[in-house]
Amino acid sequence: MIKIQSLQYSYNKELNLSFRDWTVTQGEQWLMLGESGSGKTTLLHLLTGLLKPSHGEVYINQTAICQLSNTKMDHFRGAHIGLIFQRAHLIKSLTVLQNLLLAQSLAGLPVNNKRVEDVLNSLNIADKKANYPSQLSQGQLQRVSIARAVVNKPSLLIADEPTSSLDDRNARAVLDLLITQAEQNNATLLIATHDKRVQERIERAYILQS
Ligand SMILES: Nc1ncnc2c1ncn2[C@@H]1O[C@H](COP(=O)(O)OP(=O)(O)OP(=O)(O)O)[C@@H](O)[C@H]1O
Repeated sequence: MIKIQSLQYSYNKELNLSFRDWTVTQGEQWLMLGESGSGKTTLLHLLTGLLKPSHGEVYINQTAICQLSNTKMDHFRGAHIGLIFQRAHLIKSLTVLQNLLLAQSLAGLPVNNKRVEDVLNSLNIADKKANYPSQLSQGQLQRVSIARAVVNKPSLLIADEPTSSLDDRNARAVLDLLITQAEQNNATLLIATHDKRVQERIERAYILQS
């Protein structure tokens, strides 16, 4: 489902980051761990096609993503990968419902109102669908960003520090949702984090060396 092979990225002549080969099977849950500066963000950007490697290849669902044009990569990402960040990146001028419908059309998928309603219900946030992001709490925003990430039933969910700005109760709730949503959608889950609370819940870890 994910395979990285001989992967390297150079920001400049002095700095060449190499990533150990890694294979992830569909449905597995992994942490990505490493000290500050070890290359976690760089690797996440390589896995999501936001950066092209200087050497090596990334395969997602057997597709060599580094070979895709930018437009094809945008569609591929929208259809196969759900992204969740520390803070929700929603479009402020659109309601919760409109943000989710947009995620479907940006991925080139037909608009499916029922799927959007189902996801909002499963995340217990359906009563906020007509609200704008500015009208939601931090925990609610994080749930909407999970909803947006899973709405297209991606086979891969990637979360970058999803809990670090949350208190214990909200961190546990967000983690529960990520794990349940990944299981319900049979998605692979990959979480990059420093957060010890997450490390207690997920066994497999890809550790970057600095
Ligand atoms: N745009 C850039 N130009 C030059 N060097 C960069 C750039 N972005 C990152 N780097 C360097 O690449 C290395 C890896 O950075 P990266 O952001 O991937 O690490 P990280 O593990 O995500 O760190 P953190 O946990 O602090 O976010 C670091 O040495 C960093 O200084």
